[in-house]
Amino acid sequence: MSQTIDNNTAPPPSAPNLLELQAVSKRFVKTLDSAARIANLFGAGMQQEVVHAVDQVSLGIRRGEVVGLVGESGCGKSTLGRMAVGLHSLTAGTRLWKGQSLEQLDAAERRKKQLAIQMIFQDPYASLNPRMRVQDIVGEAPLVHGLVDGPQQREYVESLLQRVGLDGAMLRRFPHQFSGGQRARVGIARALAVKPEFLVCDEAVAALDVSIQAQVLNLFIKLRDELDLTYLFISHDLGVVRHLSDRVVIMYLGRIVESASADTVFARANHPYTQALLASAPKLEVRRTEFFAVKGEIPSPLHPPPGCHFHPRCPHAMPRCKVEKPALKEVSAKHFSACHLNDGLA
Ligand SMILES: Nc1ncnc2c1ncn2[C@@H]1O[C@H](COP(=O)(O)OP(=O)(O)OP(=O)(O)O)[C@@H](O)[C@H]1O
Repeated sequence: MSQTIDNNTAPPPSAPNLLELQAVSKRFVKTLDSAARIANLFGAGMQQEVVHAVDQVSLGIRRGEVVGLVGESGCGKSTLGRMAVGLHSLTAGTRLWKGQSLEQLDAAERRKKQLAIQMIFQDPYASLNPRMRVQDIVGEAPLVHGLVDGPQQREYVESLLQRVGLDGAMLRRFPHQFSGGQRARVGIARALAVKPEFLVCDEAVAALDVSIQAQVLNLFIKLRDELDLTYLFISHDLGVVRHLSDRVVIMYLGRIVESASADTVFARANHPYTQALLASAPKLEVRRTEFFAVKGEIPSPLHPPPGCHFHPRCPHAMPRCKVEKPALKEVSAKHFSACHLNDGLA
């Protein structure tokens, strides 16, 4: 990261949760086609496979907080983000918005509340309709939801474009007439158009050049301060998460394995998986020598290993790790880790 990211305004620990996921799980059921059934010798007769994408995850995010969610590809980050905004239903668990269960509301009421929770996607080019002008891309949802009326739309979109650092006059342009960084800003303006309080940013800067990433990350922080926003920031890039997040949550194969302030995670990672992730990120100037690289492949979420999901790759694995799921325990103030090695701690 060539420029600094300025994030000095974490909310106090006493701030209430804006969004809370309580023991949420997501399983996808895949129906096998006939070729897959024939290929699946051990599952003869089996018609379906179940992907355990998210497994009993509990996560509360306070108003004004920036939570970075990190983990290898396929560990369930996007699925969790989509569950947070309501794009995926929950297989189990509860989602509380300002203390109220969203799943208990009727569909219309839930949709209304969910407007406050918006998602920003990785590839703005893919998520922006190439045939629509920016005025409509950004201005459609607020019109549909009655936040502006027709005559106000143009002025509203202009003000949003200016807020995200674009020239208001660009509203007649199509997506292909923008650079990658500008398109990312259009995607942000579209999310802001319905006046959200909470943004889930899914690899929101991953498609950008490194030189542009810092500018867009600084924009996220500026918007948080100006608009009192709260973020769940999903990224595989520990460098991005380190600079932006108040708290970092590490996921492995559908479960949270560690959660602490960004400084704590980077200075005193507890979980062997987090230590391995940090060691495998050479850009981070981590000087510790006891870290090791993440060995082996992440197991398939179709057949997650029993006990601690990380045990087949963990150099510290003990017999109980193969059978007993470790609980997420507080290992020091506000620092949680799910590892049996901590059981001896007072
Ligand atoms: N709609 C779906 N149907 C079936 N399986 C799915 C679906 N969405 C995700 N999965 C599976 O769930 C698991 C978790 O996927 P997810 O995209 O949440 O991971 P991720 O950590 O965000 O990975 P990446 O960084 O590669 O996007 C993966 O095995 C994925 O194949």
